[in-house]
Amino acid sequence: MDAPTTTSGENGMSGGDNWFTPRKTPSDASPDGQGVPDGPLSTVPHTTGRADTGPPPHVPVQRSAPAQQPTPDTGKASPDAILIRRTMAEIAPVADKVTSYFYALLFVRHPELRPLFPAAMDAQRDRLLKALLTAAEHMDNTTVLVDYLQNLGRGHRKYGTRAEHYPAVGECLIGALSRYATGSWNPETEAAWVRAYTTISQVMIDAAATDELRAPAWWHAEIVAHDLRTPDVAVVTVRPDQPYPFLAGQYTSIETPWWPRVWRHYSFASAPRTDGLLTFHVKAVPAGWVSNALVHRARPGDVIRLGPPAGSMTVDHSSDSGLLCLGGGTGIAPIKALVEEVAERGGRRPVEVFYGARTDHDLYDIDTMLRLQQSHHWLSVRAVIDQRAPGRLPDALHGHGPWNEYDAYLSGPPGMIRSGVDALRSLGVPSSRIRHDSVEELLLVGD
Ligand SMILES: NC(=O)C1=CN([C@@H]2O[C@H](COP(=O)(O)OP(=O)(O)OC[C@H]3O[C@@H](n4cnc5c(N)ncnc54)[C@H](O)[C@@H]3O)[C@@H](O)[C@H]2O)C=CC1
Repeated sequence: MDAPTTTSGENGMSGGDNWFTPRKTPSDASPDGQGVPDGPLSTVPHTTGRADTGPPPHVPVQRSAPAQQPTPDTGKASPDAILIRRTMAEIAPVADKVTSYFYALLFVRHPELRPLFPAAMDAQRDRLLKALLTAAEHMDNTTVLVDYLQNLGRGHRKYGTRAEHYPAVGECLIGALSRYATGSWNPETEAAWVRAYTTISQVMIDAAATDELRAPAWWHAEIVAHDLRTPDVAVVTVRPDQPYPFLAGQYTSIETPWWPRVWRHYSFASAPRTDGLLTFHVKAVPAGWVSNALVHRARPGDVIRLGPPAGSMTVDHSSDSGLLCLGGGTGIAPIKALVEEVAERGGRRPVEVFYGARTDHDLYDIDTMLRLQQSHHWLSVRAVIDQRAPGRLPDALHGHGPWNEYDAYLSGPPGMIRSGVDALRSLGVPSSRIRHDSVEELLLVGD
């Protein structure tokens, strides 16, 4: 059955109630219940998804409206993808207005959803919308999109998002798009968006339902140590209230008691420990609510909340290749976790770490890294200081190597990731060997 086509209107009321009726149980599309619904969901975003998309998604969906399949083998976009991209191109110059209108619609029409979002929406108001639009735009890239959306669906459990919220979001998404994409909006375009949203929301709903059977929506964690390493960087250690399984290289989301419903991502700075403690490196950034609270206000005894672990910047243990790791600033946190994991596995692979910072003083974790180097013959740690080096961190790679047989891991500011990827590619490292969290997500986190 085709998804219903709704009428667009100046009032943004496109779409009637219940145009999607979400299923509340995991899909039977795959044995573990995490399968993709019928249809091509493709996946989009890069390697790891740092998707702290804030609020709750509410989109409904029904399995009965599969998105169109991409044209096989030709690499060409599917008809739905072409229509969706046309909408995206039209709204790009007025993205702020679309965002404001979307949330206005959502909160006016569905005031019961307002408490799921932070009191002040400034910092993250467009995260949900952005995630949905990103997913829709990449509908033809199924593998990546599914991972991204499953992660998103699991991550939204901590906001209190439920399956029945999804139709409201879908309805307001269509309402906002139809209002601002007037040049390209027509029944076919709307039908394409409905199909895309239906698929997107069903994957999220299924992932959340499956996750509910095996993990809490969030963890409470007590701060047990707070070490101010520089005036604005703290190393914070917490004890979760129940076991917290994760992999070195992953990250989680953190909410402090001072900013309810405002979550920010931080990487685990250690491999999993037998005592169950977790450590994070937090830099207080200007206007960063969560980061300033964690650095300047939090003390041992305070209790924070943690979302589920996420991210795929993990070590591939099926390979014996060396690891080339670039950590910029607090981006050294997951690199340290990766080094610890290699050590626990017996350390039979060379690991080369380049640790970049603006000044000597900003190398707040160099002592730890050098201690690790002393203990492990396979580990080499090089500090790269902006003041001394002619270039920035990625430029330091040129004087060493060759790197084409290494798996590369990059963690740090988005600009470093971008130029690091470029440098690695120019040195012959294939893209398939380069891992980092999504640059797009990095732009949304850490404050
Ligand atoms: N705290 C955590 O758990 C994690 C943080 N991050 C991200 O790492 C970043 C850390 O911020 P800061 O400590 O302030 O780092 P920063 O801005 O001081 O940069 C650290 C180093 O990265 C290099 N770098 C920076 N921009 C570059 C560019 N455009 N091109 C090439 N190299 C560049 C330079 O060597 C610089 O010294 C934040 O963006 C944060 O979101 C990433 C992963 C984990």
